[in-house]
Amino acid sequence: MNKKTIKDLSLQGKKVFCRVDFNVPMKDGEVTDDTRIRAALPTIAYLSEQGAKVILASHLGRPKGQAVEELRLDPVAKRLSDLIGKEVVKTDAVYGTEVEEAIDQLADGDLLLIENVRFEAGEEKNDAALAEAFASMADLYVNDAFGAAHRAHASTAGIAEKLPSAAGFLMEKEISVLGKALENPDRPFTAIIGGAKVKDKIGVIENLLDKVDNLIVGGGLAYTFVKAQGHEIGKSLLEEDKIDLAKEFMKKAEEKGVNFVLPEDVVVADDFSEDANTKVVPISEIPADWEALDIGPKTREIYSNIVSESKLIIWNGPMGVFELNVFANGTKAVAEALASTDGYTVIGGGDSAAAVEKFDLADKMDHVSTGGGASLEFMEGKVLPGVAALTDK
Ligand SMILES: Nc1ncnc2c1ncn2[C@@H]1O[C@H](COP(=O)(O)OP(=O)(O)O)[C@@H](O)[C@H]1O
Ligand SMILES: O=C(OP(=O)(O)O)[C@H](O)COP(=O)(O)O
Repeated sequence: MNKKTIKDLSLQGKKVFCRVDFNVPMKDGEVTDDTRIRAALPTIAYLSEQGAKVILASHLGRPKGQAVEELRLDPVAKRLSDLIGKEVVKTDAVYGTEVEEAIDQLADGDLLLIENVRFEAGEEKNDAALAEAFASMADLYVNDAFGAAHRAHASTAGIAEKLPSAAGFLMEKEISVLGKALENPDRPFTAIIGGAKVKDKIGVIENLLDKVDNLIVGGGLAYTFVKAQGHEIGKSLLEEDKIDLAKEFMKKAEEKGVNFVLPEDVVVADDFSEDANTKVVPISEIPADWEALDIGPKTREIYSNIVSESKLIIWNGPMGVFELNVFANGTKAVAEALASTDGYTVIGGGDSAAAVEKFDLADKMDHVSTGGGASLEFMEGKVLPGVAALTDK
């Protein structure tokens, strides 16, 4: 990465505005998954230990420019304080007199969390005045919010133009792991793409076709490809207007010598529910009134074997409707194959990260990205505005 990192900054006594992604799941005013908070701890602890006055900022949810009581960051401040073992001052305002006074009270090493930045309409508009308000709070800017790096917002991009700025440790790690995978992969390099919508993953599939040895497709988006192969898919997910593109991708894979892998058998159901009737059928025999909701046992084995023979595996998107236990076996088998392979495993955020958590396998992966949308855009080869805006080395 050709951007400055916090190691390049002299921090003693400086006010540092640090953008983090504390957009965490909450229920009844409690944080239910603190993965993203824990992921930012190395940066926050380092800033504090180096004697900076740390002003933390994050969004939570999508309040659309107004204060929403359930989206205040107080539970997050509390959890951060528990995890880091230090007081975290929390303001109810995003900027203005209350925040200025709180900053004036900070001693070197102290931590402050301002209110949810998306309570301000200017945040998502990357409004120059709001970016200026953020910049005026601090001497330096650090971005550790990889999960929001695909957003060009006031606290992720605008402020970076106005202060000396650098990437935090999490941002640096995410970019270097994903970047190395795409630029200089160990081979065989396998990508596993699943999830629901072809249109959301077109860019990723297209970009990966130039890089991988094996491209495994599963999940709901596989059936548009299966249809493009000439099979009937019953009531399985189909994006009719993407069939031609699916054909084009498979042709391109063949030309490039990429092994394009689709399900050979599937679990079909007569209803989208936990207690539906289900059966395993070969891919060419999906009954007209049934829907394929998971990959079958033969496919699980094929996918797992490819994983075990790969040196680098990137996974994004579940293989089936893993939220329902009867259709979770394909996703679980892939997660287990990744957990036991000697290859380097990268989980591209979102539902795949949720799945490895659900199966209690997260600590068996080499890297679980904290960004869903951000890692997808990165894998599409797009420039992330939150990274681009940082000061060059
Ligand atoms: N065969 C399938 N039919 C319908 N939905 C599926 C199928 N396989 C997976 N899904 C659904 O896809 C959803 C995830 O899709 P998507 O949002 O594209 O993935 P991600 O969040 O990983 O990017 C999950 O909720 C899952 O239930
Ligand atoms: O949770 C997030 O996105 P993700 O679920 O795609 O990783 C990020 O915090 C970005 O949030 P946003 O999609 O509301 O901009």
